[in-house]
Amino acid sequence: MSALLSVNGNGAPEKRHKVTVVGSGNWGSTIAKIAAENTKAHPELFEEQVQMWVFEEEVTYEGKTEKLSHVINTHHENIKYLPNIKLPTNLVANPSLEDAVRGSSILIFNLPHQFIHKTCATLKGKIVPYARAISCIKGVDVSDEGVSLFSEWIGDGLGIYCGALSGANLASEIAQEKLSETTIAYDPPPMDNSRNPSRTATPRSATPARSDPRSSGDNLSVTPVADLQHRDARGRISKTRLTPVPPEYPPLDHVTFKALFQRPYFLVSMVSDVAGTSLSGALKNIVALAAGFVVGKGWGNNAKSAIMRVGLLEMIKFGKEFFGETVSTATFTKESAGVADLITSCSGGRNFNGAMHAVEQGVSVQEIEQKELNGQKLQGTSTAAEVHSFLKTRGKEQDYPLFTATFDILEGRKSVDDLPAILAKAQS
Ligand SMILES: NC(=O)c1ccc[n+]([C@@H]2O[C@H](COP(=O)([O-])OP(=O)(O)OC[C@H]3O[C@@H](n4cnc5c(N)ncnc54)[C@H](O)[C@@H]3O)[C@@H](O)[C@H]2O)c1
Ligand SMILES: O=P(O)(O)OC[C@H](O)CO
Repeated sequence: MSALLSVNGNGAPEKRHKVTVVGSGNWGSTIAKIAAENTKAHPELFEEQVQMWVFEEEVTYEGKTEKLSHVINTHHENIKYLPNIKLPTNLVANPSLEDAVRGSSILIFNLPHQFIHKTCATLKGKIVPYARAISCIKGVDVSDEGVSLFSEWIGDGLGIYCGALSGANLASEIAQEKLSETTIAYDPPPMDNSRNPSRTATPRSATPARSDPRSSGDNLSVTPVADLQHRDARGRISKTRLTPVPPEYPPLDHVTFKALFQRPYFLVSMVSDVAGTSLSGALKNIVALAAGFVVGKGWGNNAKSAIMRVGLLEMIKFGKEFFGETVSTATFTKESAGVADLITSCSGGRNFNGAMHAVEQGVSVQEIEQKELNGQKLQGTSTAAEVHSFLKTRGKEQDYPLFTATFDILEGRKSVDDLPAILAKAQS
C-alpha cells in the first residue's frame, strides 16, 4: 500500500469514508441499496451507515399519511419509488440535504437532471472540501451557449472531482438483484493517495502539481495539489483547485470505487472516459423515445433496430463533434454505458415504453409520464429539447436528423410517419 497513507498500529488507514447518496428515486434508491450492502461488506474502507437524501413528500402507508423518509426508515422500503424491495437497515433516509452530506467524503449524485442545479446550489460550501463524487445522472446540462456534462457541472460547482456511473441499468431489475453490468468512469489528476493512478485517457487536463499555500505539514510534501481544468462546448475553460484526500483515509481510486459498487449481480467496469460515459447515458434517452415511437406504430423489431443503429451513430458523432478527443468511440461501442445501455433502454426503459404507449393511445408522452409513472421522471423529453436547442443555435439540426425529428415529433411538428424518410436518407 502507498507510503502516502496514514495508518494505525495495525497498518490500516485511520479513517473510513462516509457515503451519501443524493437522491432517492427509482435508481437513487437502488444505488443506495448497493452502496449500503458494500459499506457493510467492506468495513476497512467505509463507515457502515449510508445516508440517502430524500426530497420529502407525504405518502399513504396502510391508510395513514406519513412522511416518505419516515416510512423508509421504519419499514426499510421506498414505497413510492422502489416498492416491494427491502432496503438494508444501514441505509438511512434523511430529508435534510445539508445533514445528509455532513462529513461525507463520497457523494453519489442520483436524481433526475432537472433538479440538480437547485440541489448543488444548496450544497455549495456544505461539503467537506476533499470529497469526491460520482454522478449517476443521465442527462446533459444545456444552455443556448453550450452543453456540458453533469459530472463536470457538479465538480466545478462544488470544487471537487466528479466521475460518472452509467450502463445498461434498468433500476427495477437491479433492485431485484438480477444480473447487470455497469461502467464507472473515474479519472482525477494523479494527486490523491491513489494505489493505481494509471490514466489511459484524460477527459480533462490537469496542470502539474504545485505547492498549495493552504496546505501545511507533511501533507504538502507527499500529496501534491492539482488544478482540474476543462474546456466546455462554449470554449470556456474552467479550473477547479482540488483539495487532496487526507492520508488518514483509504485511497479514493478505482479499487475503492469498485468495492463500493460491485456486487455479484452488478458487475463494474472501471474506465477513464467520463465524457463518453456521461454523454452516452444522456443521448440514448432520445433514441429510446424514437424507438418507442416506431414500435408504438406496430412497425416491429427491424424498424426499432434501424432507429438504434442511426441513433448510435448520432450519439458518437455528437460526442466527437462537441467533446473532441476527450470522448472515446470505444465507450459507445464496447462498454455497458454505450451500446448495451441503448439496447436495454430500447427494450424496456421508461422512455421507450412512454413513447410507445403515447403512440398507441394517441396522446403526448408527457400525458403518459403523468398517468403511468407515479412521480418518476422521463429524462428523454427534456434531453431532446435541450440538445435540439443547442444544435439549433449552431445551425446543426440537419446534421442530426434523428435527434431533430424526435424532438419535432414530441412538439407535434412532425409525425412518426416522417421517420422512414429520415432513415432512408441515412442509408449510404
Ligand atoms: N430508473 C432507472 O431505471 C434509471 C437507471 C439508470 C439511470 N437512471 C438515471 O438516474 C437519474 C435519477 O433517476 P431516478 O430513476 O432515481 O428518479 P425518478 O425518475 O424515480 O425520479 C423521482 C425522484 O425525483 C425526486 N424529486 C421530485 N421533485 C424533486 C425536486 N423538486 N427536487 C429534488 N428531487 C425531486 C423524487 O423525490 C424522486 O426521488 C436520472 O438521471 C435517470 O436518467 C435511471
Ligand atoms: O427507464 P429509462 O428510460 O429512464 O432508462 C433507464 C436506464 O437508463 C436504462 O439503463
